[in-house]
Amino acid sequence: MSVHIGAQPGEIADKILLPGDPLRAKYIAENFLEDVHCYNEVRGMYGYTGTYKGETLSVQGTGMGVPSISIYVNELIQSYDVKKLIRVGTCGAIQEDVKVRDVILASTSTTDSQINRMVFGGIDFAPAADFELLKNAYETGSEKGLHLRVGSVFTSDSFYRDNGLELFKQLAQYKVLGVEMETTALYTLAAKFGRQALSVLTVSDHILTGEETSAEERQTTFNEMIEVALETAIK
Ligand SMILES: O=P(O)(O)O[C@H]1O[C@H](CO)[C@@H](O)[C@H]1O
Ligand SMILES: O=c1cc[nH]c(=O)[nH]1
Repeated sequence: MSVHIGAQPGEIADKILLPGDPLRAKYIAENFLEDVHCYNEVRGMYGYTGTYKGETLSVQGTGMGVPSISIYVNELIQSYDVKKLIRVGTCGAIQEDVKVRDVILASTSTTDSQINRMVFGGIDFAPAADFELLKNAYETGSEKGLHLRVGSVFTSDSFYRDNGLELFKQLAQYKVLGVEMETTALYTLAAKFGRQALSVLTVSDHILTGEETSAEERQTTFNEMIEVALETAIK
């Protein structure tokens, strides 16, 4: 057991999907994995291990934001030796040609989190996706006929932000595709510990147009993203 994960050693696979929403973890386990068991209920942050196409694989909720995902990724790596970590998250679109329900592969992330500046003494570390995972996810999605977007995302410390539109428009001008809250932490910790990481994100809402999906859809659908992540994990 680690501080926040109640699994025994060996109960978590070396490849894992990481949704922010623990109920999305439950949905993935119940609808995509076989021979599943729940290894974690601590804080309601469900974690499951099962098989996908015969390969053992886990799925673990991470909660929202850099501090929360950092706790889970640190413990998954340091206490359970997880090697391949794929976030399956949602994001808000800030480009006009990025549509609700599009799937984004985050090649890198920009952030307003201070977490790396504290570590690197004020230097801006540039977190990056693992290239092999990114390439495999792109190929898998393309084979499925998906129009995947690849590019940078903004990992924000705030979901609610005063005068956010101005910032989002500026980030859009600099080619940032969407806004979410965890990728910087995932990529930075993967780099620190020599692990592979990728964020696969479904656009749940459009910040410029106001179009959005329901909470239920965010919890229990987005199957294209889940399939791309599962196939990438076992490739
Ligand atoms: O749907 P998840 O994976 O939680 O991701 C996004 O949704 C949450 C905000 O609603 C943040 O965690 C953000 O990154
Ligand atoms: O962090 C997030 C996630 C989805 N949509 C947003 O606008 N922000």
